[in-house]
Amino acid sequence: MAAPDTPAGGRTSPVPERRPAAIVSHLDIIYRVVGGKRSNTSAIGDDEGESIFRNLIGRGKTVATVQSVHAVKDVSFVAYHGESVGIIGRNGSGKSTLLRAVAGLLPPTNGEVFLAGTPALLGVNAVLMSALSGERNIYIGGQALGLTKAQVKERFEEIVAFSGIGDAVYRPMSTYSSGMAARLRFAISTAAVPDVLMIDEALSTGDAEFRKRSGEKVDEIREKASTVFLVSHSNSTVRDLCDRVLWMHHGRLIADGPTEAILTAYEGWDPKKHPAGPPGIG
Ligand SMILES: Nc1ncnc2c1ncn2[C@@H]1O[C@H](COP(=O)(O)OP(=O)(O)OP(=O)(O)O)[C@@H](O)[C@H]1O
Repeated sequence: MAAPDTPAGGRTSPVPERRPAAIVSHLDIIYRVVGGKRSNTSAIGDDEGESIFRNLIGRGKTVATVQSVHAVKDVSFVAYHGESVGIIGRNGSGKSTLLRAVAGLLPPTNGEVFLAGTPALLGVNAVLMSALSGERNIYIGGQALGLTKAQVKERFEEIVAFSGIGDAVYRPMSTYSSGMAARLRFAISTAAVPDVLMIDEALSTGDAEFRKRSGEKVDEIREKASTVFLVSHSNSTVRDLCDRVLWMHHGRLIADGPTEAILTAYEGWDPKKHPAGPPGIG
């Protein structure tokens, strides 16, 4: 699916270079979860699951099953250098799964993902260690993004200043509020300019001042011809930061276009009246 030629979102943005940064082609992600136990005589015939211990079936014993969750269904799109792409949709619609797959953290069950360059995934679950201080996490996170120790040292003050957490940087992250932790994650993830920055909800906990600074940072990253993906339930954050939006519904990409057009349709949709999806879209 092609990106819009002229961004018409809630913000002005640099004209994107038309070089693909991410190509997603007929992507399916199916999670297989081992565990759901059932003291049934048969798990065969269950659409969602299949028994892995079929030999036990029929003995009236509890059996382990593999549940399948088809989280992303036949999703295709191309994102370009310099674009900032929001991913919206209701809970469980597949946004985070799509983001993680594009970041290369989840192997496609079917289809393909091509990414030009190195991704940095910044999410609420970013791997920072809560028992360690913010300082230690800056070093670990910075090096995980490809910076040398000396480069992290050089940028340390800037990262702390950007996060706004002050001296708390020397305290264990377990003592941080969720907003402080999110701000530090964002500051670490943007310390090196990644080719593709992926943000999963992390900005929603920031205050207005931090959102302004993070918006400027996102612009800076995009101007360096990187691509930003943002998963968010906050339509205002998406309006502020994105010029294009992908709308996920039940694992499918049902709309892809300029921010304002897609968000207006999303906000006007009544899921109680149209639970299968908005009429006329998809
Ligand atoms: N690790 C996992 N194992 C099994 N199923 C999963 C896993 N992660 C997500 N799912 C399932 O995949 C589907 C899509 O989840 P996903 O987290 O991608 O949705 P989302 O749109 O990001 O949701 P939310 O807005 O609530 O964060 C859901 O049905 C969810 O239960």
